[in-house]
Amino acid sequence: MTKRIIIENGAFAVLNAQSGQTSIKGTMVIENDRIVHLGDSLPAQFDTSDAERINGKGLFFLPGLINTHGHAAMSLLRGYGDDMVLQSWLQEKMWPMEAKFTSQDVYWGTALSVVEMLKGGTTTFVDMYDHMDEVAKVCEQSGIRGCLMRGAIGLCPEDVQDAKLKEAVQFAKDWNGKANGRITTVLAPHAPYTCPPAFIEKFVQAAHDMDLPLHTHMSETKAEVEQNVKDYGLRPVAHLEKLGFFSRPSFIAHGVHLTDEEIATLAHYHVAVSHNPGSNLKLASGVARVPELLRAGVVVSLGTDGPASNNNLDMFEEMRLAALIHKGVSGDPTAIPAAEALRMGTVYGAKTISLPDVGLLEVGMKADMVAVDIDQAHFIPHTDLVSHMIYSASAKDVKHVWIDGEQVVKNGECLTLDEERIRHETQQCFEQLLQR
Ligand SMILES: N[C@@H](CCSC[C@H]1O[C@@H](n2cnc3c(=O)[nH]cnc32)[C@H](O)[C@@H]1O)C(=O)O
Ligand SMILES: [Zn+2]
Repeated sequence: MTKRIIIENGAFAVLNAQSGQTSIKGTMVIENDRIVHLGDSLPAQFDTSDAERINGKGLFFLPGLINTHGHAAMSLLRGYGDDMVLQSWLQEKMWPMEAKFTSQDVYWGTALSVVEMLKGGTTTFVDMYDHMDEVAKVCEQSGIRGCLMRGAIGLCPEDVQDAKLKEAVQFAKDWNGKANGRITTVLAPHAPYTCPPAFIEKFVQAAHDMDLPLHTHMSETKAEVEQNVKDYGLRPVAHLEKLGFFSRPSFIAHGVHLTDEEIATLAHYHVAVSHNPGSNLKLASGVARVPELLRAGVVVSLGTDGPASNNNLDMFEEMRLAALIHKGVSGDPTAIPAAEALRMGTVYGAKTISLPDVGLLEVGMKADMVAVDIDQAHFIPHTDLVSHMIYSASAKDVKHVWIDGEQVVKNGECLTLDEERIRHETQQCFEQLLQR
């Protein structure tokens, strides 16, 4: 039987319109997991008798937000090491604690993050971590869409490296296409500074063999770039190019320190960049050259990075930061306009992780959608609603969320996960970690 949802009197974000118009008022029809109509009125062809009817008055509908880089289970370490530079933050604070994480820790930490993301309008997230079977289970249970990978740090003996690669390959095989197609998998050596070249090459080979994309952290800090030159005689982009990394569909996190030539190389290989403005500011890594990347034709999307370097998973905040900091740095108020920031948080995210049918509210697309409550003081008057989403909104304004046409958040409550239990369990996990 066809499950039908009809939303009337709503305002909908349209991010691809030739006219430049960014929102329309009208009616949307969803059948099962897809959008089948978006227009002024309800055409007679749709049987309304058994449809769920939603009054869209006071709501603004956006494509679900897509978080293209993170480590969800790091919510367990939120606030555990702040105000530090990347290398000491990782080596002194994060890695010693992460080494003690059990599968249970990763399960509860990820669930906590997924509750936060869903309630904040994120319908798809990218996750690079270990104990990834637990992350996949959270995707199955919560209804979220996940692009998942077992990240691997190669600062260890070769047999341990090989075991990590094997685990990454096994995970990617086991879970690709699972959770009704909501899970896709990727291979991910953690970064050029944590993975010896031969280890990265093994990942590249495996990605070829399995026809999978690649993801990694790249050019996040100036120190990383300088160290790469010292160690390998090349900056990270040329280094990864030489190792064949860009011969696969790939996307990198950060890309803060890039030359014009490196930007051209990324454009040439269609390498997408996950821009993480909140994390980059907090770790004082620098400001990525996003306007230049976009001008060069690089797909730039947005990520929060892990909740220990942000310290929340609010994609509205990332969109706002992206829209603001590049104006500040360039002295050009047109650098990243509101609609472009919203595209970075939605359709460019879908392009980054090669999901052709999410990221836009259009007929034929998956019904991954967020309804924002616009009857609030900070959204009045209803002038330009897309502008309001970037400059005035936050995660707390999200009222309803659907993924694949299934409602996962209703009136601000997550329907699929038990938030109260998850908050309790995660607090327990953290306290036990301190004692192990
Ligand atoms: N524990 C695994 C690697 C997991 S990948 C995820 C890793 O990325 C780390 N991480 C989180 N945020 C950042 C960042 O901004 N830059 C670099 N690494 C990060 C995080 O601490 C975690 O260790 C192993 O030993 O092979
Ligand atoms: Zn990261």
